[in-house]
Amino acid sequence: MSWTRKILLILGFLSTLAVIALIAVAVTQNKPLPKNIKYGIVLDAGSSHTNLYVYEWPAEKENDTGVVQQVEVCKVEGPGISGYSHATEKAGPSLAQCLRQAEYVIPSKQHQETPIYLGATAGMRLLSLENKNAADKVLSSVEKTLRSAPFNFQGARIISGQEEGAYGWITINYLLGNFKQSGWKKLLHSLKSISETSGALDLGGASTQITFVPNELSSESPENLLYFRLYGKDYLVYTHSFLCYGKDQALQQKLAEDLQTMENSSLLDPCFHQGYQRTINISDLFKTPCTSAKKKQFPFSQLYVQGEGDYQKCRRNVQKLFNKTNCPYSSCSFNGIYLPPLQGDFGAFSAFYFVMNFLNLTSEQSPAALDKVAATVESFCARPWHEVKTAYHQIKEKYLSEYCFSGAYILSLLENGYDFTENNWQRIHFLGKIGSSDAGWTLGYMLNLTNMIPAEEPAVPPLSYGSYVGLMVLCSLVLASVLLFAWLLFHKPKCLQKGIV
Ligand SMILES: Nc1ccn([C@@H]2O[C@H](COP(=O)(O)OP(=O)(O)OP(=O)(O)O)[C@@H](O)[C@H]2O)c(=O)n1
Ligand SMILES: [Ca+2]
Repeated sequence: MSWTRKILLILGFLSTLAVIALIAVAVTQNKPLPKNIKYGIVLDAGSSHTNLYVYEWPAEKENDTGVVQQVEVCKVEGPGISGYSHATEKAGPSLAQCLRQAEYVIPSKQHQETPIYLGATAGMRLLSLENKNAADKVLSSVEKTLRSAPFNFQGARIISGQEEGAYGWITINYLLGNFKQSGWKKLLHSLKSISETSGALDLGGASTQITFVPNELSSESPENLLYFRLYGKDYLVYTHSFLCYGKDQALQQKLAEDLQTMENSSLLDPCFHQGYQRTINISDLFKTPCTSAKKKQFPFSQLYVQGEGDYQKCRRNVQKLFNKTNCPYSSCSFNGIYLPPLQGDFGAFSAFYFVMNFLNLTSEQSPAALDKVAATVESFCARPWHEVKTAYHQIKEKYLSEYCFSGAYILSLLENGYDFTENNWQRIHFLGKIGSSDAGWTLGYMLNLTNMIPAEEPAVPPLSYGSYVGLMVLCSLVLASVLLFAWLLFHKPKCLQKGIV
């Protein structure tokens, strides 16, 4: 064997070894470490009920967008915490069962490091207007229970309507991946300045929020504008929360209004099904700050509601809740509140979704046109109560009896209140969940309080793990083939000599 042959043989052997080593190193060294999961808990203390959410995310990806997801939701039994105003010490203990559920879902060794937050919304805003002392006591009771749980207590407070709107907007845009800008989207964005976020519409029991990025900047009503810098981009967001315009308080307002012109205690109500009856204590109706201005002396103490099932009448009735007479700005929603022209797509969740979903009007593939939505609500309202009750016996009577009113109210709020028309109606997407997470303000609240949304875009490695390994293998194969070819060229084995020469 000649010395050149020997060298080439050794070289060939060494390069094969090098290729194997390179691949082995690429695969083992760069293999993602076993997932280190972190958890967070948020309690949404709404006016009608409390929900506990458990979120999880991989620790090493904390600042990426779209990595936090909901892994558990627990519905607290009984009323919302504001419903404990007469037994404030019972508000905290009502949460115990859901806290135990969270202890079960989250591994015990991580309990201590898991942050837990409680945010109360419009029910508690109303209670604190009506009886500040009772509201404080409810919050103390809740705090005491949360502190006694094995988690890292981070606060229990009433969030403002502005926060509720803003965090709902952050949640849905985070979950829809609208803050993440891939290469081509970035390019598109720099070419034309398009708003790539989705607006948020939230309908609760006691308040409703509208939040979106308007087309033009206007400083007409600074209290409705919020500024955010998220992932390296600036957002100027319009938001407004209408206290007393959640669906339960809106119904109270409507009934209080109806009472003004009544001569006896019996009310024929077009917003309830024919054959439906409900008795309401007049003193309860006027307890809330949403109706207290309409309080007066009535010659009866109870109101007997009888359903009439007439959508058109109900719509006219409900429409009166939206005062469109004076607007001190260039444009308004209602009650003299500034609203810039609507812009882009909207995600509508909570009661917007519950009601539309019940009426089978949430299909994303073929979103129903406005006239079809109105026709569906109209024919639902026209069905007699006994028929509705048998057809949907599995649905709670409190919910079922109010879907006719709620359908009319939602249409009135969106059409009369916010000026949605048949042209932009289909830009509203009714969503319950996005992936595994419920649409609502809680996720955005936690992302903000745990500083999980960076102001600047985090530096990302230019290649993903998969592409890196692929490239490594490709380079190694090319290197090996070049060496093999060189060896064949110099070595010229007998069998190939004829072919090459
Ligand atoms: N399947 C469901 C669930 C709830 N509801 C009703 O929808 C309304 C709003 O519920 P939710 O969004 O949970 O309101 P809260 O968060 O409790 O109220 P707020 O945000 O105003 O504090 C309530 O009247 C509730 O009775 C419904 O009709 N159908
Ligand atoms: Ca709510």
